[in-house]
Amino acid sequence: MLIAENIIKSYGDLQVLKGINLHVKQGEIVSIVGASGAGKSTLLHILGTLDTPDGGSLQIKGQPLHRGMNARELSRFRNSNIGFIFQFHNLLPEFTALENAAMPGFIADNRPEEQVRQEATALLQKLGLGQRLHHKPGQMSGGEQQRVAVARALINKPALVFADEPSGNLDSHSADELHHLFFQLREEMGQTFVIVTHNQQLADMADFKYEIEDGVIL
Ligand SMILES: Nc1ncnc2c1ncn2[C@@H]1O[C@H](COP(=O)(O)OP(=O)(O)OP(=O)(O)O)[C@@H](O)[C@H]1O
Repeated sequence: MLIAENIIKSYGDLQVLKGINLHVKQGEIVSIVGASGAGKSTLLHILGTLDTPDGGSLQIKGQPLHRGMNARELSRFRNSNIGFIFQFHNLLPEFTALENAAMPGFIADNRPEEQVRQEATALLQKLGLGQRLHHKPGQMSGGEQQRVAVARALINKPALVFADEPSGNLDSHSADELHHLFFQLREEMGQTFVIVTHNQQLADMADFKYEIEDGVIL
């Protein structure tokens, strides 16, 4: 599903990633841990094609990425194959839960809007938000907002979901619920998850836990 080899990245004189190798198979849930500043978010952004490495290679679903693909092709690939969940969910405040969750489906523009709306409704119901479809983010709790962000990440049925501190902003009960949700979604929809987290419990629940230290995976 994902093969990253010898990924290198520097910011000025600071060499953050010094040759990262990572293989993730379809349906795996993988966690990435490491000290603050170790380069976890940098790596996740490169794996998610949001940022480019200085060196190394990345393949997702057999497709070599970064080299030889222009920004438009890359963004099309990303939109149909990859979902993102961030610590700060970045929901659009003036749109409802349903509209926020449906947005990447509207952007993909590969099926009728009404179908996207129905898919978003079904996903939000699955995530326990059937009574919150028409609420705006400001009218929902942090845990509810994060579940809307999960629905938004899944609306285009991406094979691969990247999560950066997905529960970093949640109380422990909502965090537990979210973590179990990832495993439930993997069972039901077969998604692959790569999760950066400081949450030890989540890191340990993963099929594989990788630790970044001094720019490499231990
Ligand atoms: N755009 C940038 N320009 C310059 N330096 C950067 C940039 N982004 C990250 N860095 C630096 O690269 C290093 C790795 O940052 P990164 O955000 O990947 O760490 P992290 O492991 O995710 O940390 P945390 O757990 O605190 O989120 C840090 O020293 C950071 O200051």
